[in-house]
Amino acid sequence: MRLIIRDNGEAASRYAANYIVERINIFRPGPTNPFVLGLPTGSSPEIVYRILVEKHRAGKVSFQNVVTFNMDEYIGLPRDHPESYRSFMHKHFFSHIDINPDNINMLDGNASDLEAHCSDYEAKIKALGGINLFLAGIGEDGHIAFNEPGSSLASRTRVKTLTYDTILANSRFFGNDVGKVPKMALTVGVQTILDSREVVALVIGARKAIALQHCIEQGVNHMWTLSALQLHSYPLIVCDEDATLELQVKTVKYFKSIEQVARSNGLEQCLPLKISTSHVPTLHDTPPSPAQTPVRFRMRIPTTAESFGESAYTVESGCPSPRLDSMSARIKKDERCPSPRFDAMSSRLKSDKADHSDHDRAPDSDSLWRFILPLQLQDHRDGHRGTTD
Ligand SMILES: N[C@@H]1[C@@H](O)[C@H](O)[C@@H](COP(=O)(O)O)O[C@@H]1O
Repeated sequence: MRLIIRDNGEAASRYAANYIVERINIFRPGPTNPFVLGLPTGSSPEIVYRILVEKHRAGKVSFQNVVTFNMDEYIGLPRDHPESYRSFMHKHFFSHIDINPDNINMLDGNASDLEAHCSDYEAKIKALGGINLFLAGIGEDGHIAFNEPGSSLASRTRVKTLTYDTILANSRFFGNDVGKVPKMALTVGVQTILDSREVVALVIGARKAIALQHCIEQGVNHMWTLSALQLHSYPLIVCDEDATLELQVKTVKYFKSIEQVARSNGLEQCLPLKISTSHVPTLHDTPPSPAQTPVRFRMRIPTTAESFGESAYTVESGCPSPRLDSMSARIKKDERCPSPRFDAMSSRLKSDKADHSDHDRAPDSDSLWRFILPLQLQDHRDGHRGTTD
């Protein structure tokens, strides 16, 4: 799992947008070899779309040979309803870029046969060789696309009933009227997303903090479907500081340090190998020579001295791991702390009873402790290494 943390939503969105642009450009898509991009809706990706449009206008990226598949759509909402995901995508993205309209794929919540429509959607993704990169959005309850809590982690594109939490959260787009929010939706499945070669999930804002915590610090769980990303080979979560509020400080520090260490060693991003949708590499292929490999993919292995500082550790046969002597070898014999000796309770009680013989009563717990503790301390002072009973 890679977690990229930025100060605010704008910076996190910029990272995600740059990442997508870079992936498309490195792929060098063509008419017979399109880049297949999965896309979300919601308020979180709005800034990503704005930045992608800016980059397109600046000539930094073209979507001519990009095929898109959207994650989800409400059932029963008219296509041209301002809150349909189709309207959202045209308003924020498609109408501002050079994408071929035939390359836009969106689920149709008004299809006459919803189930057949979902199977066709899956078949079309497969026919194109799969999705190269799925940009994903999540809900406050940790759903990815519309895979609500309890969704099968092996699910595929299908009809889904929305939870009350999601209906309530999305009512802000429907004049805060829960009654106007559709109760059902079509969504790609968790497995559809996991089948993509890369997943980039955008998690923005404090209201997503609990979901992020479940995804990063807890186990894979169908009640937090985002957590299924733990099973993916190249999951990347890009979030803002607010979304990290429920994470442990050490978790945040660790993920930040991964990025810093990589950058200080010239590894800005550790990207998976380029995979072409028209040709899946086989063992019989001639491996590319280092000169043919794009510079960004070349990994310089940091030297031991750079990583750890030569004086701190002994290095053997080029292994950067520190050599650790056994604990017993490092502690001198006379510094070793003897284990405390515990006498049998029966023998202590006997002598305690003797001490209290003139009182003719059982010792209370206070006097027992007063008796036992000095005995142990005395053992230490004498350097006596007794055994336990
Ligand atoms: N089905 C969509 C999700 O695909 C989206 O990720 C989520 C987040 O929306 P927002 O970014 O507005 O919080 O909203 C809906 O529930």
